[in-house]
Amino acid sequence: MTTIIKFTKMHGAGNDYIYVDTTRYPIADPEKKAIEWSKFHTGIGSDGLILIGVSDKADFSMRIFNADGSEAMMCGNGSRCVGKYVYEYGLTDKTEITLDTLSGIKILKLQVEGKTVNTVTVDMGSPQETGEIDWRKKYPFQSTKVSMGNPHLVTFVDDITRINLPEIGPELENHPLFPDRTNVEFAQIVGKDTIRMRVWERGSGITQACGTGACATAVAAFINGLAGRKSDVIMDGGTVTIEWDETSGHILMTGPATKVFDGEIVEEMES
Ligand SMILES: N[C@H](CCC[C@H](N)C(=O)O)C(=O)O
Repeated sequence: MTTIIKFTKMHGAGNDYIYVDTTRYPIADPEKKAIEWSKFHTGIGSDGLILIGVSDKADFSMRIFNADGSEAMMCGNGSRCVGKYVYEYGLTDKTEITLDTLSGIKILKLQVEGKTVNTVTVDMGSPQETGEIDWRKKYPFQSTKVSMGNPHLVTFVDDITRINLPEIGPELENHPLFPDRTNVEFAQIVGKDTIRMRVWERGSGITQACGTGACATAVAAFINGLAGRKSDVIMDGGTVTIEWDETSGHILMTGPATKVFDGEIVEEMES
């Protein structure tokens, strides 16, 4: 017996996920499916799997699974795409949406042109747990830990092109200092309130962009006196604007959300 699961491939600044509306297509084993469907040669190919669902505390819920099947507390780029999805697929006509995530309720403001959502602003809440790490002789730099609900390690360097991310990314992701592992960002100040950032994501490796990582990078830049409260973070796949609101203490992230294609998976059901 087979069952069909419809999905939509979307990306936020090139950070691409498979999106499934679980109110219509429930997914029993998301960890396993995230691994299987994220594979580029034998699956759909993506940075992971995002499940859109209902919530008794918000308009919708979002669960995010990395390509290695690990579930994360939050996904910035994914939350913008969820906002786009629920509006464009007619699940809501609201342009201000609340989203229930493992790191709390996020508020999404959709910028709509006609019937299309091109950019979204997400209130990401307040950053937590910041702190400096001096690697001493181990590495020639120091880093800043920032949590956006999920863990980030941000390191500023003079020349980001000299960073061997495939080598140092997994080393830092899995460092014993981080019992839950960490996302790893390297950043370079390239202009006033303009930051170039590359990311090795926990559970997915190098991605084109990381929304929570861009927030963490902007927070670390402000804490270290390298940028103001509002900065543009330029990543491999695109740019997001981050503002650390002085009154609320919340981080506002504004960036693109793009649909790539709709597809369907035919699953053999265990009889
Ligand atoms: N790899 C992250 C989850 C995805 C976050 C990222 N894609 C974003 O846009 O925030 C983690 O394990 O915490």
